[in-house]
Amino acid sequence: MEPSNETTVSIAHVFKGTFAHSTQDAALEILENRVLGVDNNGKIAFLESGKDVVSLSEKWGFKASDVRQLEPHEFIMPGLVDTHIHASQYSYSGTALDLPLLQWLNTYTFPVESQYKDLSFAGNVYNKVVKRTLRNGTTTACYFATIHTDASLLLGEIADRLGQRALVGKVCMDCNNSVSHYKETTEESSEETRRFIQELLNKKYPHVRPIVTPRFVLSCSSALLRDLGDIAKNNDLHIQSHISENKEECEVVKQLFPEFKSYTDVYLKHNLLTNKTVMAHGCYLSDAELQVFRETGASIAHCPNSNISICSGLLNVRNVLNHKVKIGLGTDVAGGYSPSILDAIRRTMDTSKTLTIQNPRNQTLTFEEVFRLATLGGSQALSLDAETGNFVVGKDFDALLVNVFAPDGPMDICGLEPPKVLLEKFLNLGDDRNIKEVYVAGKRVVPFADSA
Ligand SMILES: O=c1[nH]c(=O)c2nc[nH]c2[nH]1
Ligand SMILES: [Zn+2]
Repeated sequence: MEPSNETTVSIAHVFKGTFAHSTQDAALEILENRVLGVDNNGKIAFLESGKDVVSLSEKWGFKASDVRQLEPHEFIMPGLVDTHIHASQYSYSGTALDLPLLQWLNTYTFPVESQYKDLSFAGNVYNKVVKRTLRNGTTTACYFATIHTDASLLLGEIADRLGQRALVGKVCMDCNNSVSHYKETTEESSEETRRFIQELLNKKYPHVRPIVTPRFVLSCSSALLRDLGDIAKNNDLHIQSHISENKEECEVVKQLFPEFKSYTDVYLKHNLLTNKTVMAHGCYLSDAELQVFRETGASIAHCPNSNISICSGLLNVRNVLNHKVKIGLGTDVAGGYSPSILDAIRRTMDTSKTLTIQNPRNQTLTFEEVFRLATLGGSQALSLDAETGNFVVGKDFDALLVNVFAPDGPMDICGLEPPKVLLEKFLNLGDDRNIKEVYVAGKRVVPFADSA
């Protein structure tokens, strides 16, 4: 399309039809007969009434034939945000779910992760996990890699090449009593973290950034936690880790760090809780600890599949929301067996309903609230909501074009359904067959390019 005379920005895509997204005020806003324009920088240029398409085309310089008209059973929604996924554990996803956390790490996780020293092994799995998550609508992923710097850089390169927005963490751990070859010295871990950050930033990938990643308190010495807190602070970086996932883990943390008020206090005192921190799980956080999350702006990645699959616990999301703590959804592959955030949506509903069964005073989450957690909530949890998460003019266009009745898909047409019903059906019954196209920053990334 030609740039208009009135503006230096040109329009790359125009969609007309139904849009569903969340705002701070509304868990679900359905916008029917709207027209949305995406500019050549991948940003949302306008979102207006469909009646205004002629005046918009004059203003922005696109032709009527450039407008993509959606079908009645299609809609566009924001891309899904996975706030916590171990790219390196994808190879054994769907298996190894018979042990609780600490034994699971020692038996399955550490031996597999230690293999990522081999770059060809790493490249093969990392290509697959980025493609699989993109196909399932994950436009933003917050990844744990392994302790290996070069393999972690490779994950960043692959996410960039395939067009996924990503935070990538080289895992840090200087304590490991069970698989002793899978750890670093304190100095190595800090030095390699500095190298990882520098080299990833030097690549100048537009949508892939480093995230400082102490594995969890039990894998890191106090000296390493302090170094990592300093590195994050000095470079204004994101931070991710795990917290209060399993009762045995919480007990061991208490024994090892008796001088700290709580698990949260250990991270707080090592400068690891900031408004760019995301902590996975948090099943056993007290109200006082949630208050610390609120005060620091740190967020929680709710990983319900993993919480149930390795019998860790049930996070009360309603209580987290009542404390006004930022929260998004995570697959936590491979403690969670599914790479799809649609699955995380369903497990979030199941967990919420289980808590209501246990205590009817627990107010069940609505599907609209969980839709928000999976989109805008995730972007807020990762402090990326200035760029992505919903359809606000000026944000990047990260979106899914959903066809609820895709041929050979999992749902059947039984009548003309309103858009809210179509969305609910997709969230509960849909899969990648319904995700016809995926966009990240205005670029179509699914279906994959032939070269992918
Ligand atoms: O679910 C989890 N997966 C992990 O890899 C991990 N490491 C520490 N704590 C963890 N929890
Ligand atoms: Zn995890």
